[in-house]
Amino acid sequence: MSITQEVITDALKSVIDPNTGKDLVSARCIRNVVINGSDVGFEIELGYPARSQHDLIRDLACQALAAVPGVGALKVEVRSKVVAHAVQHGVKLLPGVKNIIAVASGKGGVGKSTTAVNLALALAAEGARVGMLDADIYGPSQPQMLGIGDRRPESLDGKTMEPLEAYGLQAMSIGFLVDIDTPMVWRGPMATQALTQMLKETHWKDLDYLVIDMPPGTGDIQLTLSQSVPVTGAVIVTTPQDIALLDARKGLKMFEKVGVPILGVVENMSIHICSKCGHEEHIFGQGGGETMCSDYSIPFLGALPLDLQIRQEADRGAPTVVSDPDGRIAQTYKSIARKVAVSIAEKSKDMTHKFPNIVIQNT
Ligand SMILES: Nc1ncnc2c1ncn2[C@@H]1O[C@H](COP(=O)(O)OP(=O)(O)OP(=O)(O)O)[C@@H](O)[C@H]1O
Repeated sequence: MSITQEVITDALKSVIDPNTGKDLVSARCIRNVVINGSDVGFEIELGYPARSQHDLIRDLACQALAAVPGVGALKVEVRSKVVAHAVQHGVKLLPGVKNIIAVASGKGGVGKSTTAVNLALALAAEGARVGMLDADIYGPSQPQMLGIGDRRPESLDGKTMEPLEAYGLQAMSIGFLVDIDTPMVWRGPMATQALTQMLKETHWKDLDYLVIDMPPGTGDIQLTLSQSVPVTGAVIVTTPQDIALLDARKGLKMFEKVGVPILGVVENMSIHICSKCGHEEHIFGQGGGETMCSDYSIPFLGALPLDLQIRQEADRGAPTVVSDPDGRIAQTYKSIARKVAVSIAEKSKDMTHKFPNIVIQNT
């Protein structure tokens, strides 16, 4: 049988990307097919970062083609290309930032900042260019979690601030700009202004994703932020107990109201496993996050245990995804990150930059 593009396409239709559940052909991932006699070469372009999955996807494609009679040598490359996706109507994207992910929680203290930083690091570990913006006025914890609490951002051009670098992330925090000893009543009104300033006046460099650690709650500040920041999608963090879930539902409704898609829910402190005897206990209840997701038809992204390692590593400035990158907990964060990125990749693309400039010439 002579090898044609059609033969290749037919074989690749049977290859299902385990992350999207779609085949490589209908997902339009195949690029630059070269057929030279019986030898075949092509590229697989994924719309989300997945360095840890490249070998697996390449192997699946090679297996499918090796089964085609007459196919000789194979040269298959897998790469990822993240593009900008649409945000709320009427809000403009930021220069240097393709997609913004807001990490929010209805209630304080559920582990939103810990989840946000590990999510950002997991996206970076999968090969994306990622920024971390700490907008949590009530307790800016990213400087400490990223081990950069003693550093201050500089300005090279007198107009913009350079983000600080930590573990490959570009980071900016409200903790650098607002004295955290300032009373809350002042910090509230300052928050929106400070966030806008941090967003627009930070020299973000070619980011695929900017993860924003939002202030907890669903009050006026949060509402203003979710309306004015160009958000691609929101991740809601909750613990499984009823009171946290109730607040998480409020958070969900707030984003829906302003037209920000919910990328899914992360259930934190889901289960406690005794480090001495291995006994499993659902301290904060069981299954609440999943029930909430099925009630609202939104994705359940994953569950993290209540684990001493997560707290200790975040508190000492080296979150689990960098401290123990191959461990079980880091794998869970990476799986959540891939789901978030896949969900963004499936959203409609940002078209605001695609329209040509219209020049009217007077003749
Ligand atoms: N899964 C977990 N297991 C153990 N400790 C955790 C876990 N998640 C978070 N923590 C710890 O709980 C504390 C609160 O977490 P974090 O600061 O992330 O919460 P938050 O929701 O952002 O809080 P706030 O509302 O105050 O901003 C931190 O000390 C953190 O290390």
